[in-house]
Amino acid sequence: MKIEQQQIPHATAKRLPMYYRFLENLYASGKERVSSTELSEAVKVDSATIRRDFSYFGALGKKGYGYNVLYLLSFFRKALDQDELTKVVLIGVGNLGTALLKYNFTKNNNIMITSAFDTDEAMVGEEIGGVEVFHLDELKERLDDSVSAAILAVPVQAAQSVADLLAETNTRGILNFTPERLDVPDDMRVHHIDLSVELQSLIYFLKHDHETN
Ligand SMILES: NC(=O)c1ccc[n+]([C@@H]2O[C@H](COP(=O)([O-])OP(=O)(O)OC[C@H]3O[C@@H](n4cnc5c(N)ncnc54)[C@H](O)[C@@H]3O)[C@@H](O)[C@H]2O)c1
Repeated sequence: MKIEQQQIPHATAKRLPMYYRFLENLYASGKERVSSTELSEAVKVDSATIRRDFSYFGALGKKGYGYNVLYLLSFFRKALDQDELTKVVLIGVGNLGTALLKYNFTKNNNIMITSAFDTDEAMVGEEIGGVEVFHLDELKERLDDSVSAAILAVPVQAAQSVADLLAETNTRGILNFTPERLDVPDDMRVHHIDLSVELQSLIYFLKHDHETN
């Protein structure tokens, strides 16, 4: 069955990596099937949402049986392109960048930071988490078609100029950790990660849960 990514709602697509990781763990522990209730408890998503999400993959769990773990994994692997290695680069090897390089998606065999860039000469030539740091001046020549996205961890003042530089490469995706709202061409996609927004939202829900309990 061919999976049309366009037909998967954005909210569903965002949950896929979480489902995938949990199912991989289940499979590794020898479990062959799983119910939506079990999944729901593990990933903290209500079971009706899980059933709806899975229905986009033509995976309709059987009553009293649940879902076949291997079957789901094979669908998700295709949807997430887990069969292919996704290469990303990191720009800005400071506090955050260094932590990301050391982490380097070790729990996910299919995503890898392959090179890093910084303007600080002292960083150039260093190897962190097995990844070499190059000067930003080399970005254009070192970014080939195989690189899917760039992680941006530079100071806010440098963010737009680095995004402009990236727009001139083949890379069409930026995972932006800086607070800067980036201006990019229409064919580029920016995902913004703002820890304070996430934390504020958590605190809002904690307060809200408390009020309703
Ligand atoms: N540290 C955190 O926990 C954290 C959390 C969330 C977001 N952020 C954001 O991430 C960004 C980085 O934070 P940090 O704490 O790692 O900062 P940092 O100052 O420790 O590191 C920034 C790095 O970027 C490099 N740099 C500067 N200009 C550059 C350019 N034009 N091209 C390439 N590299 C350049 C610097 O040499 C330095 O190594 C900031 O925008 C910050 O707001 C940081």
